[in-house]
Amino acid sequence: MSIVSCQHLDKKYKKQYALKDLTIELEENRIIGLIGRNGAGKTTLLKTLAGQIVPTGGEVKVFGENPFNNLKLSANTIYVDDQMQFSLEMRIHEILVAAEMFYENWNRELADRLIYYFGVDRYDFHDQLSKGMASTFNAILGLASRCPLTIFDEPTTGMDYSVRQDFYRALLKDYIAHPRTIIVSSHLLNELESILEEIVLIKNGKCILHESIEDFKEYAIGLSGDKNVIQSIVDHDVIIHEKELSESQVYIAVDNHLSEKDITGLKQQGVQMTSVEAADLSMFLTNDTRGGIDDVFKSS
Ligand SMILES: Nc1ncnc2c1ncn2[C@@H]1O[C@H](COP(=O)(O)OP(=O)(O)OP(=O)(O)O)[C@@H](O)[C@H]1O
Repeated sequence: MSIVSCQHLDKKYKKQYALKDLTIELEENRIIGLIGRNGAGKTTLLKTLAGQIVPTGGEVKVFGENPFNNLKLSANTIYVDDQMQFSLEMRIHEILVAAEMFYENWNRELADRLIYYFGVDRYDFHDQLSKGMASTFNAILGLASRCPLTIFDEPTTGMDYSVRQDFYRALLKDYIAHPRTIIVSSHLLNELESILEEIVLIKNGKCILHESIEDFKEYAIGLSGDKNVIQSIVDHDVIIHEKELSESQVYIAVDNHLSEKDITGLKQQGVQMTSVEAADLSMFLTNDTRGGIDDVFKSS
């Protein structure tokens, strides 16, 4: 069943589109990675799904309803980011009590165990927590709420490496025991990749790709070898990324639709073929240029 449906969604701020004609359907009980560069529109999309932003055009449905100012949905949706704000008078243990009253599927035991494991002081005020500890606490709220739609927008900001690893592991373990739809946004895929079932790439406010993580890993192929050989065989349109290795040698990533004839031709002429790491591929596809930073240093 589709629990998120966006049709031709636009969000415009003055002259700038944060979302532009974005269409996407998300099925229930998946872990989905939303990947895009700075300013791609991730937060705008996620806040729209959480009912915090009204789109300028198009249609958004969450559990079949318009999410904006929708009380029923807000008890079943949690949006976690590093800007979460709580009353300045509330200590951590009081926030946990309030969360338990609000979220239907709240699990107190999970919250308590995670609070203990990560060493969050229950008597601290939220705004006194360090940046990493605040992110950890917010992530705990997201996990313990067990909302049917759980949204983590860059949840690991400020967390150190080991906390990030623990958080992703906790997320996966709890998801396996209690499946729900979890969307996690990030600039980078590498740390997230192992827990994802689907990936959505967003660029300039548009969804440019939505695939299962397995298909995504097969999406492209890397070719390294003689520039002239590769250029004579590979159609320019299928090139996703291009990097000069030396004056005559080049590495390119192409989408995986080369014909058998082309593959044979490339191999015969000494071109090396390698798989493309999912994290690299997501970066290539969301970059504005095919060469990345190297393009800046190319002589014109
Ligand atoms: N309240 C706002 N007023 C004006 N422009 C905005 C507003 N919110 C977002 N934008 C613009 O919309 C675009 C998308 O922003 P958004 O925060 O959704 O991107 P993002 O992918 O989450 O970026 P980041 O990874 O840097 O957090 C950006 O160009 C941003 O400047």
